[in-house]
This record gives sequence, structure tokens and C-alpha cells, in this order.
Amino acid sequence: TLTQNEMIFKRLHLGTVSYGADTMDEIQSHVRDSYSQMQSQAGGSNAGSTPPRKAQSSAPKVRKSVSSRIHEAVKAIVLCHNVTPVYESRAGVTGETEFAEADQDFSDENRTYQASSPDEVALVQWTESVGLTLVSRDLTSMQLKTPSGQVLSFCILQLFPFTSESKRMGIIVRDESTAEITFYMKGADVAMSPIVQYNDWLEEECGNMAREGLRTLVVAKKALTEEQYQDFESRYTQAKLSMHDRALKVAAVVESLEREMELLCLTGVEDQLQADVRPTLEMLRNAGIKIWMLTGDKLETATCIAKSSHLVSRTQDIHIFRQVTSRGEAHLELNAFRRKHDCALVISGDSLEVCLKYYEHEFVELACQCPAVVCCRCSPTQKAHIVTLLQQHTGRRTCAIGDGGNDVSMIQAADCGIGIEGKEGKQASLAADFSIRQFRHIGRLLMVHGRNSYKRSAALGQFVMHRGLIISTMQAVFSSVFYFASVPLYQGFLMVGYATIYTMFPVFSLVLDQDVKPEMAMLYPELYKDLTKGRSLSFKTFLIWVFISIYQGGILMYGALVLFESEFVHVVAISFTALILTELLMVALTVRTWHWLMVVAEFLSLGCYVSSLAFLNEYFDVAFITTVAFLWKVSAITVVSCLPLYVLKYLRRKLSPPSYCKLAS
Ligand SMILES: Nc1ncnc2c1ncn2[C@@H]1O[C@H](COP(=O)(O)OP(=O)(O)OP(=O)(O)O)[C@@H](O)[C@H]1O
Ligand SMILES: [Mg+2]
Repeated sequence: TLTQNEMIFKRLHLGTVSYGADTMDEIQSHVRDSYSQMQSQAGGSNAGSTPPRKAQSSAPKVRKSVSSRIHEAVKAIVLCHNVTPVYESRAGVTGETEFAEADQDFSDENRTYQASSPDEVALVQWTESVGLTLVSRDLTSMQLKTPSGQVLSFCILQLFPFTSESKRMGIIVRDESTAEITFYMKGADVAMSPIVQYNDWLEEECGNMAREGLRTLVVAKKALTEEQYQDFESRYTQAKLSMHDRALKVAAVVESLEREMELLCLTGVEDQLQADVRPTLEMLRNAGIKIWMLTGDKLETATCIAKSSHLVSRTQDIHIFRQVTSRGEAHLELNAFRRKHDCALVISGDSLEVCLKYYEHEFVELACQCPAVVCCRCSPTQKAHIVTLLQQHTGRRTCAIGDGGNDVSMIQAADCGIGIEGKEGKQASLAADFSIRQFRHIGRLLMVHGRNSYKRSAALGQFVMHRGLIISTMQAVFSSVFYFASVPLYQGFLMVGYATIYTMFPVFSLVLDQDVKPEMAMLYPELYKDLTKGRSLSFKTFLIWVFISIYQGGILMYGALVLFESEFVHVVAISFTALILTELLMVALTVRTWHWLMVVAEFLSLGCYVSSLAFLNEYFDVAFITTVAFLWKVSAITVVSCLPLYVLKYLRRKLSPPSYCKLAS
């Protein structure tokens, strides 16, 4: 999520030799050599009567040369994936798509690779750069092009797709020219190391690469004889047809194949940080947001990314939670961690599982005190689990940000899910509440839009309630004065007008209100801290508004009754006019920054009301409305209902100004 997902192949390690960016041309020449050799061999044997298969197997097998190992590794990388080359057909432009397909125009310049995993695309792109190109793929076959332009065809017999749980993927292919069947597999080191044959370098080299921030993948192969494959296939089909525990049985059959595989190579792919990740994380931290990084990556890679993104500052201590498997170990590790202070925590998914099983409460409590937490090798379900756990234990709001399919469950578990749309597809952004294109946009999303959304919804919600409650209070007072007679105070169009054109525009214009300028909100993320206390819309503010509504409703009604004129219509005229004015003034009181549309809305409402007086002679006595007595009575009542609030607001501003006011001054 923090990285661009634009992976670049950086390193290939074969156990004894390692190739970096500057030695890639060596690989290229090795690949070219081995294919030209094969071609000449094949050509020679074709002339004779020996089948090509024989010619190859008779090659010296004693100790594999570096060249052949490179060749094997590159071949494995180019075959073991789920990538499809796609051709931007130029014919498509002229409308001759069919022709282009029949033509099999595998030209290099209009080929792009498509896959759900950007890692795999990087690997296949790299093999293209060293000479072995994947030119086409369909459900059952793959075609490769060698440096000399020859096209090799492979039949895909089985494909075991990648899942975040298994952390590996496999494929069984048959070479069409030699009929050799090979099972290739690649995956995370934790998943692969129990599978491959004994070796003494894998773990160490993996760690070394990961510490540089590279994403590592282990590639292995296993040659299968025809009989072995047939046996496997029959068991596999049977397992797939079974009625009970199908997933388990299928997994068991596949596992039976994943044994003693020949380790071919270790690949390192670089994934750079996105733009502005550091300042964005900094901003979020200043805003009082606690950040947890949950990733499927290896511990070392994750730590490296956490450091380079300044999630953990350079000077900060990092506590790496050791691998634990039992209750006792977890207890010891937790105690060791408890003794450290102000120290970032890095923990792997498996250890986390154990800790949560036995010491859920203690662990969450300790982890919440950390300035930063990194959980690596998390499965998607674990990510979601952590989110729900934090919600339950801290009672805080959680926001989950993710960019891949493996983040969907976490995004859905969080109170607010944010998806980043990009190289890894749209799954995350489709599952999310908000979708952004880059991680850095989250700053503005929270600080500006989040702030406004919260403040405005709070203001609008409470105001709509106030508008309804004040008129109900007036009716209640009116009825009670007249011995609970069921006489409606306002009738017909007065009610309709009150709810619509007289008060609608100013109240709704509150959605344009903002307390802080966007630039200010971005510059001082500390302002966001106030919001996290949830004070804009709480029981307290609700009751305050209820109180205001009752006070104002009471004043308006009693005022009108005290200044009672001989006729009932006068009470209605005075109280209703005062009511409309009160509403408009209250909106003006609530507004923090005037937008020109708000001013328009206020005057529009007032204008509507005044002009409609001409038609309201059914309810009002028009002659009375134009008198001075009417005007002063209305003004007096309005002032009594609104002035105290203005005074209170003024005093509050002076005595305990909200933090944004301090900034503005
Ligand atoms: N296509 C693949 N084939 C084989 N192994 C893979 C493939 N993609 C990823 N892996 C391995 O599986 C591990 C877990 O992958 P997963 O997608 O769960 O997380 P991630 O992509 O590493 O991290 P993040 O959670 O940040 O997206 C990876 O670290 C990698 O080692
Ligand atoms: Mg991923």
C-alpha cells in the first residue's frame, strides 16, 4: 500500500553466485549460449536417427555448470506464473483484428503483460530482457521465444494458483519438443523452505535481500516422469471430485507432490515507495492517528519499508518479536517487550496468532502503547482480525487502507475502508468506502474532506432537529395555554412554507460551511485531534440544541401571547414572523465562514417570506402587519430569543476559543 507496485527485477541468486543489475548481461549471454547450443545439438541429432530427447539427456550430468543453472532458473521464472501477454494490435485500429490474430504477430513493441500480481509481471519482463520471451499464453499452453528467434511450446497440464494463505503457486508443464514434464513452483521463503531440498544458503540470502528492501521469491522445480504425472493426475481428479473435505483432500494431493524439490534460484524484486509517503505518515501521526502496518511481506522487507517510510524513525528502537509457538514462549516475549519503552514493534503473523490466543488483552494493550506496529506475513483474515480486535479493545474508530485483493477483508472490517486503485487491480477500491489513487491523497481526504464532512453533518443534523423542535415547542406551549385544546397554531401554507421555502435554503447552505481553510487544515494536522474526541455531535451537543429549541420556542410563543393583541391572527403573525427571523439568525450564528451562497440563501428566504406576505391574507391581517407595533413586537421577541445565544457564543470565543481560532489569529 505504501509502495508503487511498480516492481523492478533487481537480483537473482543461485546459491553460489548472485547477479545484480550490473551483471544482467552475463545472464543474457549465458541464456543465449545455452539456446544456441541446444539448437545445434538438436540440429545435429535431427540429422541422425536419435530423437532429440536422447541428445539432451546424454549431456554430462555430473556437476551442473553455472550456465545450465542459469538457464534452468530463467526457464523456471518464465514458465511459473499467471501472466498473459497481450498485444495492442495495430490492426485493431484499422478494424482487422481477426487478421492480426491469425497472423500471430508477436512483435515486441506492442506487447504488454497482464497479471493480477505485479511481482510476476516484473519477473516475466526481466526474462524478456535477458532473451527468453513469453510470447503467448492461453489456458493450456505457453509459447516462449528464444534469443535466436525459435519458438518453444509448452503445454500447461496443471496450474495451482497463488493464494495469500499458501503464499506460493505452482505449475506443471510439458515441453512439447521433448515431452519432459516439469513441476515448477515459486513462493515466499517460509512456504518454500520446507519443500525444497536441503541447502545452506537460502535463509541467509533471503534475509540479506530482504534487508535491502527487496521482495524475495524462491523458485524450485521437480522433474516428473510420465508415470508419476499420471499417478498424480488421477489422484488429483479424484480429490477434486470428492464430496467431503474437498479442499483438504486436494491440498493433501498437491502437497504430496511438493516434496524434495530442486531449489533453482532466489529472486529479488524492488518495489519503491510511493511519492510523499513520508510526509503523509508524518501528518497522520501529528493528527493523533495511530498507524499499524499490516503486510504479507517478509519481516525484513517490512522492517526496511517501515524504516524508509519513516513509519519508524531512524533513531527509534525496534523490538522484533521473536518467533513464538507456545504459551510459555509468548509469555516470555511479552514480558521482554513490556520492559521496553517507546519502541516500535515488529511481529510476524504466526507469533501474533499465538499471542492473541493466550494473551489477547495484554498484547493489545501493550501494542497500543507503541508508537508504531508492523505485522508481517499476515494473511488476509489475520488483517481483518487485527482490525476488529482493535475496535473491540480500544473502542476507537479504525480506518483500513489497502490496495490489493488481500486487503479486502480488512477494508470491510474497518469502520472506514479506503482502497487504492492501481496496479494490483480494483478489488480493494471496489470494496472500500472511499477510493483514492495514491497513498498521499489520504492526507487531504482525512484532514480536509473528513473534517468538513464531520463538522457539516453535525451542524446540519442538529439544525434540522432544531428547526423541527422549535415549532413543536411553540405548538405545545400554545395548546397548554388554551387548556390543551387541539387547535393548530399554524395551518395550511404556513406549515408547508416553514418546512420548505422559508427556512430550507439557509439550513441546507450549512453544508458549505467550513471552520478552517483547507490549507490550514493541511498545514496543522494537529487540528484533527479535536475531531477525534467526537465533540461536535454527542449527547451533550444534542441536549444543548434541545435546550435551545425549547428556550426559543417558549420565548417566541409566550412573547407573542404576552404582547397579545385582541385577535388571534395577530398572535400568529407575530410569532410566525419572529420564528422565521430566529431561524435565519440562528443559521447566521452557526456559520463559521461565510460563503456567498449562504448570504444569497439568507436573503432569498427573507425575500420569499416578505413577498409571500402579500398572499397570506388568509392567515394574517395585512393591515396589522404594516403597523409599527407589529414591527417592534416582532423585533423584541426575536432579540430576546436570539441575543442570549450570540452573547454566549461571544463569551465562549473569548474565554475558551476552539483551536482553529487560535490559528486564524
Ligand atoms: N504470484 C506469486 N507467486 C508466488 N508467491 C507470491 C506471489 N505473490 C506473492 N507471493 C508471496 O506471497 C507472500 C504474501 O503475499 P500477499 O499478497 O499476501 O502479501 P504482499 O503482497 O507481500 O504484501 P501486501 O500485504 O503489502 O500486499 C509475498 O510476500 C510473496 O513472498
Ligand atoms: Mg500484495
